[in-house]
Amino acid sequence: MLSKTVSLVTGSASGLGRATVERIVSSGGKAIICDLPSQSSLADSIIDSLGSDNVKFSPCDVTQSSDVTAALDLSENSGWGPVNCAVSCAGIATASKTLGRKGPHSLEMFSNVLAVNTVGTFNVIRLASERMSTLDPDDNGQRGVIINTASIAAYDGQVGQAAYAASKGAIVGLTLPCARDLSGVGVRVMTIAPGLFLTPLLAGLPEKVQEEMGKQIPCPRRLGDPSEFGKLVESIIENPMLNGEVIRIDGGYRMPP
Ligand SMILES: CC(=O)CC(=O)SCCNC(=O)CCNC(=O)[C@H](O)C(C)(C)COP(=O)(O)OP(=O)(O)OC[C@H]1O[C@@H](n2cnc3c(N)ncnc32)[C@H](O)[C@@H]1OP(=O)(O)O
Ligand SMILES: NC(=O)C1=CN([C@@H]2O[C@H](COP(=O)(O)OP(=O)(O)OC[C@H]3O[C@@H](n4cnc5c(N)ncnc54)[C@H](O)[C@@H]3O)[C@@H](O)[C@H]2O)C=CC1
Repeated sequence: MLSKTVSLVTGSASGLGRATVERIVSSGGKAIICDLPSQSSLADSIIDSLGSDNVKFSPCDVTQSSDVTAALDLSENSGWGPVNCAVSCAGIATASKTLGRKGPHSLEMFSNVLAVNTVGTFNVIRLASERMSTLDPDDNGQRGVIINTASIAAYDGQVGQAAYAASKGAIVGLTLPCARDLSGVGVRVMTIAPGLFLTPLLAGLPEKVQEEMGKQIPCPRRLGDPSEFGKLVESIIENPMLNGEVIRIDGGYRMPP
C-alpha cells in the first residue's frame, strides 16, 4: 500500500513527523505536511528536498477543525484523491509539578497540552476517517489507516509530567474504541508509543536530563533515530492485521520517577 499511500501527517515540519513524510515519499507515496504556520520555512525545505509533486504544506493548528479540513481538501484538490493514511505527530511537551515551589500547576497549561495532544489527535481521526470512508475498499475490505503518536510517558510519566502523561494516556485509551468504531468503514487505528528519540522536542530538555536518558536505554544504548519511528509507521501501513493496538518503540526503556 505504501506506494499508493496518500497521507496527511501532522507535526511533520519537524522530528518524528518529518521522518514519517520522508519514509512515505521515499516508498512512492504522497504526503500533506500539516503543521503550524510558523513552521512554513521548515516545510518548504522538506518540499525542496522531496519534490512539490509528492509533498504539499497545509498550515494547520490541529485543534482547529477548519484547518484540518483544509489540509484534507488540499489532497483532493491536488488530484491525489482523499487521504488513505493519517499520522498524528503534532504534539507539545511541558514540565511542571502538580504542586511546585511557585504554587499549583497552571490549569491553563494543563488544558492546553490536552487540547493539542489529545483533542488535536481526535480531531484528525474523526475528520480523516470521514474522507477515507468514501474510498473503494481493498481486498481486505480496508479503506485506510490512522496512526497516532502517544509516548511511553503514557505509562511511566515522570516528575513534572502530569499534563503530558495524561494527554498521551488518553491517546492510548481512545485507540481501541476508535478502531472498533471505524471497523465498519474499514479504517484501522493504531498508536505508537515512542521512548526517547533525538528530535527538537528532546533537544529542548536540559542537557543533563538528555545525557542521563540516553545512557539508561537498555539496548540499543542510545536515543532513537527518527527514521526508526518512520520504519514502524511503514510496517503499520503495510500490515492489515495491525489494528486497535499500541506499540512501544523504546529499546526496552522504562522511565524512572
Ligand atoms: C518519552 C517522551 O515523550 C518524551 C519525554 O517524556 S522525555 C522525559 C521528560 N521528562 C521531563 O520532562 C521531566 C520533567 N520534570 C522536570 O523537568 C522537573 O522535575 C521540573 C522542572 C518539573 C521540576 O523541577 P524543580 O521544581 O526545579 O524541582 P527540583 O528542585 O529539580 O526537584 C525537586 C525534587 O524532585 C526531584 N526531581 C525533579 N525532577 C525529577 C526527575 N525528572 N526525575 C526524578 N526526580 C526528579 C528532585 O530530585 C528533587 O528531589 P528531592 O525532593 O529529594 O530534593
Ligand atoms: N522525541 C521524543 O523522544 C518523543 C516524542 N513523542 C511525541 O512524538 C510527537 C512528535 O514529537 P517530536 O517530533 O519529537 O517533536 P517536534 O517538536 O520535533 O515536532 C512536533 C511538531 O508538532 C508541531 N505542532 C505543535 N503544536 C501543533 C499544533 N497545534 N498544530 C499543528 N502542529 C503542531 C510543531 O510545530 C512541530 O513541528 C509528539 O506528539 C511527541 O509528544 C513521544 C515520545 C517521545
